[in-house]
Amino acid sequence: IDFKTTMANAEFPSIFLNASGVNCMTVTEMDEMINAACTGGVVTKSATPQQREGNPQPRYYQLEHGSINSMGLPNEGFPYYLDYVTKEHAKPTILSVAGLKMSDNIELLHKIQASDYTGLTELNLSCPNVIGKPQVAYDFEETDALLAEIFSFYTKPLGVKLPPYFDLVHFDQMATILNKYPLTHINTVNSVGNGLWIDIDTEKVVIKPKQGFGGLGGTMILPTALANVRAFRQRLNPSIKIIGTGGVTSGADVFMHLLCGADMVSVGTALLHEGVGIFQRLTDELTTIMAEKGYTSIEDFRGKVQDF
Ligand SMILES: C=Cc1c(C(=O)O)[nH]c(=O)[nH]c1=O
Repeated sequence: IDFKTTMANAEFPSIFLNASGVNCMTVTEMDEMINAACTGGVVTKSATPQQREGNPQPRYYQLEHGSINSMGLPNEGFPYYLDYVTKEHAKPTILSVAGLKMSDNIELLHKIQASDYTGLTELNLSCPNVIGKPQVAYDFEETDALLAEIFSFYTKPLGVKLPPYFDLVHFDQMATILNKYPLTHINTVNSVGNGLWIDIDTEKVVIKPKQGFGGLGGTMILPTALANVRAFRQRLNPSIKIIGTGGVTSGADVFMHLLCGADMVSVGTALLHEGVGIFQRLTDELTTIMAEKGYTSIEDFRGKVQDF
């Protein structure tokens, strides 16, 4: 079965990507993603203007049904990732960027616009772990103003990374804003912000930054991820594609994201846990499900989840 898909000017040989932040910090990790079987390409760690160490460790913890992280945007800095994505690769790249303030975002996109990079860029509006900074995407006016300014000069393929929303009116409000702009895609969901976990032996929280508050990922956020994919698919212009992220550990999970309307699917927590071999497993499991159901193409069922 052919899992290739196209977004903007990029042909992805598979629907699978890494979730930004996982297996994409260095050239070695990004090359590993591109060279792995059944991957569509690679999404870079969100880049800030300068290199960042990130938050103090421990800043990531594997839970029984997922993960909690407060990495604090560690990354090699924007030039490092722009240099990587501007080079030739066997599969497409998505350059993720995350300014720490509005002017950073504008500056980074001006630099990409002026660069030789012609691939996709993803503006991360949803990092929950920059201490003292709210998630831009939870401020509708700021998001609208930012996108308006960006699209006054930016002409290359651009998508946005969104946090989960939990209110149907918020889906309406955000979709209304996003539909005003020529976005190539949205990537939903980022981690579920500011969860908390405790080790009852020590009676301490399990990560050091932010008094233990961190973004949740993995199996436990799958229902939230599915809801966000479906809600935005129902509301966004068909021209805006959707990368479904959140809670994927099996072919069945991928199948549900696709039923909700995802065009591509990215994997974070489970990728960190299992390594890049997960993409062959997800491909095999999805292929088995499709064969059992007599589907020969993802188009046979994409976005066709039925109401009860
Ligand atoms: C880019 C920062 C992010 C981080 C982080 O670097 O703390 N963690 C997430 O779960 N999502 C993010 O978007």
